[in-house]
Amino acid sequence: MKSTAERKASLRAEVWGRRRAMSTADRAATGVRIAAHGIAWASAAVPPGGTVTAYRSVGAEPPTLELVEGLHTAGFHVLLPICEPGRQLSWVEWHPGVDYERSAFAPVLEPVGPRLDARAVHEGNDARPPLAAIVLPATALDAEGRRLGQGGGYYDRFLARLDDGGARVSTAAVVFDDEVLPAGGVPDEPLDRRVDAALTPSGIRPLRNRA
Ligand SMILES: Nc1nc2c(c(=O)[nH]1)N(C=O)[C@@H](CNc1ccc(C(=O)N[C@@H](CCC(=O)O)C(=O)O)cc1)CN2
Ligand SMILES: Nc1ncnc2c1ncn2[C@@H]1O[C@H](COP(=O)(O)OP(=O)(O)OP(=O)(O)O)[C@@H](O)[C@H]1O
Repeated sequence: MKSTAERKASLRAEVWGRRRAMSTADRAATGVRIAAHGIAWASAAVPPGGTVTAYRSVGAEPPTLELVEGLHTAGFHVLLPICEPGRQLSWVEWHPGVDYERSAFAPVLEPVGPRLDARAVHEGNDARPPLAAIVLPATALDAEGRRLGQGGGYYDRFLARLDDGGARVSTAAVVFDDEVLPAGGVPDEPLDRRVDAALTPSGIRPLRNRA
């Protein structure tokens, strides 16, 4: 019997193999569609001018740069993640022309600017409303909202801190269509947080995450 960690590792390897086999042109073509569906989803989940987190895709991930730009153009405050020690995330507000630096902890690019912790993001301030929605990365999802990430547990920790603060924010994880698996297809553990929806090139798919 394989352990949960082993099952997660083999599912990650399988999905990443498929992602790397996709042509650059085919992958890039999905960016506009992911952006259109993600903006429609955020417009329903977030009040006008509200705050949403997203992330900047790298490599073979489903492309999210058009989504980040589009959310900003639609008038939302868009926050991108920074990996901090202890596998915590902090957040920097994105704006056009922002500088990026290679993360100290992961092979991703992070925007340069003042950093906000989970509490600041949850509470908001005069200039920036409290966080209302989260667009997050995933490697695979299942029909009940189980999410397989990159294995750092960064988002599980962040979502747990928001819950502890009493926040209720909508979550949509970005994957390619064939990465949404039948219920039980993603192995999970007690600390794993479920997500509300899959954001794929073909649309938003609500997931049953209150099982
Ligand atoms: N674009 C993006 N930004 C993100 C995340 C993410 O998944 N994607 N994260 C989500 O938590 C955090 C960073 N965590 C990460 C942890 C490990 C790896 C990593 O080792 N990636 C491998 C590829 C995956 C593989 O082959 O298994 C690599 O590029 O070598 C990437 C991100 C925050 N920012
Ligand atoms: N709230 C938490 N507090 C402490 N440890 C946690 C928490 N959530 C997850 N972890 C730990 O983090 C590690 C990685 O978790 P997991 O494999 O589920 O990451 P992931 O969701 O795939 O990654 P990511 O969120 O970075 O994309 C595991 O050892 C897990 O027990």
